[in-house]
Amino acid sequence: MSGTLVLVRHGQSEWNLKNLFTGWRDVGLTEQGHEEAKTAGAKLAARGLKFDIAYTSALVRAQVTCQHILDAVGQADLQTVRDQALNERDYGDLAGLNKDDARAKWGEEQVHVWRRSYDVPPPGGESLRDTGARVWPYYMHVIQPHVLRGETVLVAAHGNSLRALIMALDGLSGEEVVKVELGTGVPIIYRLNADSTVASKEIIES
Ligand SMILES: O=C(O)[C@@H](CO)OP(=O)(O)O
Repeated sequence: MSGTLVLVRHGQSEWNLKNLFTGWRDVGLTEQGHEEAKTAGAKLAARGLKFDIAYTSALVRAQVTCQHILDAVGQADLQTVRDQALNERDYGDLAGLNKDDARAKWGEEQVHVWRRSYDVPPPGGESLRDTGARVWPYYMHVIQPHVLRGETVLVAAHGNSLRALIMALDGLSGEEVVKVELGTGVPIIYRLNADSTVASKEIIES
C-alpha cells in the first residue's frame, strides 16, 4: 500500500446557486458552500486524516474550500500549491449564461452535449478531454509522486477537473466518466498501491 489521495469538489458557489455556467469565472462560495466545505473538513478530521501537502486551483471557490478543510483538520498553515492546471473546465462563450436560458436558445440536447459529452467543446471552451489533457500531466508529474511516497494529499478542485482525474484513476471511458456526478463538498478518499493503481475508493456522503 502506498499513500492517500483525497479529492473534494468545492462547496456550492454563487453561480451554482444562480444556475449559471461558471468555468474559469472566479466566483465565491455561498453561505451553504462555506458550510459544505467546513463539513467536508469535519468529516475528514473525524477520520483522523492529516495531510502532507494540499493542491488547489487558481480559482477562489476551490482555494477557500481547501482552506476550510485544512482549518478543520488543524493544519491551517499546511503547504498549499495553487495551479490553474486544476481549474474548472473552461466554458468559453457559455460562461456567465444561465443554463435554462441556454437550453431555451440552443435546445436541451445541444446544451447537454456541451455539458456532458467527452470530446465536444462548448463554443470557445474546453471539452472534458481538453481539460484532462492539462489535469493528467499535472497529476502524474506533480501530485502522484507525493502519494507514491506514502503521503496523504488533498486536492480541492472542480466538478470537471476532478472528473478528468477520476476517469484516469478509475479507468473509465469517456462515455462512462460524463455520467459521474460529483457533489459539492463531498470528499472522495483514494488509497493507492505502490504501482499507482487504486487499492480502495470511498465516497464520504453526508
Ligand atoms: O458551470 C460550471 O462550470 C460547471 C460546474 O458547476 O457546470 P456543469 O455541471 O455544466 O459542468
